[in-house]
Amino acid sequence: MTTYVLALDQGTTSSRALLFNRRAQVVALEQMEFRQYYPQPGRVEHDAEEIWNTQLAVARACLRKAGVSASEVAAVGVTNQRETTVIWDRRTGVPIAPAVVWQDRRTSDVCEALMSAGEAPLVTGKTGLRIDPYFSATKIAWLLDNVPGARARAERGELAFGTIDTWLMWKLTGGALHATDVSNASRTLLCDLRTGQWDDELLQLFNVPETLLPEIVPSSDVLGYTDPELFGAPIPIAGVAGDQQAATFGQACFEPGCAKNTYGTGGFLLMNVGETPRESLHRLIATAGWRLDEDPTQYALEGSVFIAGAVVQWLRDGLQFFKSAEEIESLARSVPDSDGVYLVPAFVGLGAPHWDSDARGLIVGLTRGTTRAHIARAALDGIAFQCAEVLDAMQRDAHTPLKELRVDGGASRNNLLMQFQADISGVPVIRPAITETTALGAAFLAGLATGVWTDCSEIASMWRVDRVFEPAMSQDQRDTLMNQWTRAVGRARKWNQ
Ligand SMILES: Nc1ncnc2c1ncn2[C@@H]1O[C@H](COP(=O)(O)OP(=O)(O)O)[C@@H](O)[C@H]1O
Ligand SMILES: O=P(O)(O)OC[C@H](O)CO
Repeated sequence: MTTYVLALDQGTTSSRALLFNRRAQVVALEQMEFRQYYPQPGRVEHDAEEIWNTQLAVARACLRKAGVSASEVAAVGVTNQRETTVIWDRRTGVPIAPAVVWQDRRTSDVCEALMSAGEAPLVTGKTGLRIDPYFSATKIAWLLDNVPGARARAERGELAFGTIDTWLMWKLTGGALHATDVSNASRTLLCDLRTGQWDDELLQLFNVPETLLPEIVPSSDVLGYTDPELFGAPIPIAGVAGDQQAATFGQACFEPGCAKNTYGTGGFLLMNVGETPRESLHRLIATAGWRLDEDPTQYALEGSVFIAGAVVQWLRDGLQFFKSAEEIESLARSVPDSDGVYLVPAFVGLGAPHWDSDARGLIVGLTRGTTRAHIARAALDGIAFQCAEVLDAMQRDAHTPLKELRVDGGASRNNLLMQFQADISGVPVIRPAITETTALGAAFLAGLATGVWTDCSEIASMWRVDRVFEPAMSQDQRDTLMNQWTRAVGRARKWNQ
């Protein structure tokens, strides 16, 4: 009997399910977009029930499409948009409020106050992160303080907190499992990066009761079983990791120095740094990568860019420039360059390396001759410029130039963008045959724990190149363009103050 692994990839804009065979080939893929809520400027919410319903629907559809029954599935791997915060009632399983999404800036003021109070060294020292609304801790406290009665219910142990991995595993097991893995826990601001445990001092600082918290578990291990009602038979849940860490795993970045960049809603560059966390000296963050069962945790340095593919979505849905995201490539190619137009997509502030919650988006350099094509081209360039800034910081932290950058995610299918990324950062960009590396990483984690694959070297041997984009731009031109980009970013900064 053939054995399959089912990956559930719960992203910011869509829920996906992918079924892989033993050769790590995609047998079936199902995807559903779900609603984004923008109730006020700077706020982004999801309906956690809709997340679960779409995730379950695509998982079932995926098995149906492949004609595979639950008993043929060796394991389920879960991977998720990180930091997004859900709080629910432990008894009914009903969320107390909409999920506060990672992009949401509602806790900027709280973060500013903690920074002014001089808490940054303590927090960064323990967590490897920065005090920023991006991470979960201030979102949890906001929900407890703004949903009537929530804090008292939390103190009484009636409520549960989870990032999306935790929420999905709770639902998949019919409420039997309240757990999160080290990679997701390391994004909350509540977890000590070195011990991989919740930290009392941080819980106190962010005013989060311990009763809310899930157990921290390895990323690859049999953690529980799906409710038999869901798929017709129980399936072991054996892999779980935040989507960017899962993508790093799926890209087989097992050696220190190996890096990947994922172009999804945001852009996330992670570099494996081995078994000891490395503090960034250039405004990146330190994060847990994964932990395989009893093995030591692997760590990474990360540069998080908040808006990447989302700017393409904005041109598509907001400005109605085109009907599908792919069309941006031909529109942008219809002009030789952006003709001096720069688009800084700071729609929700700027992440690494600027960390400016008050930055807002801008388009600058417009002239009477500017066309939609120039703006489309500037949007793609803007994605690459942001990633180049992060790549530069990463190389400084690593004290060595990167040999190559492995890429994946929806927007990595855009050849124009990938070539410009190689040109502007001076590093070869390598796109693998499977760009669904997030789901693949979750499948690998789950398959390793259940004997589908033996070890990381077997996984590394299955990684295949689709296309290499070699840098083809002079250093002079690179410097000129980066300088102009830096000027444009300067104008977008602190706009909301
Ligand atoms: N050919 C393309 N060129 C540029 N952007 C694209 C292209 N195809 C998809 N995208 C963008 O990629 C994103 C979707 O990628 P995906 O990896 O599915 O994201 P997520 O996991 O964040 O939901 C969307 O923001 C979309 O606009
Ligand atoms: O859903 P994605 O792919 O945009 O990833 C979101 C990140 O996990 C946020 O930290």
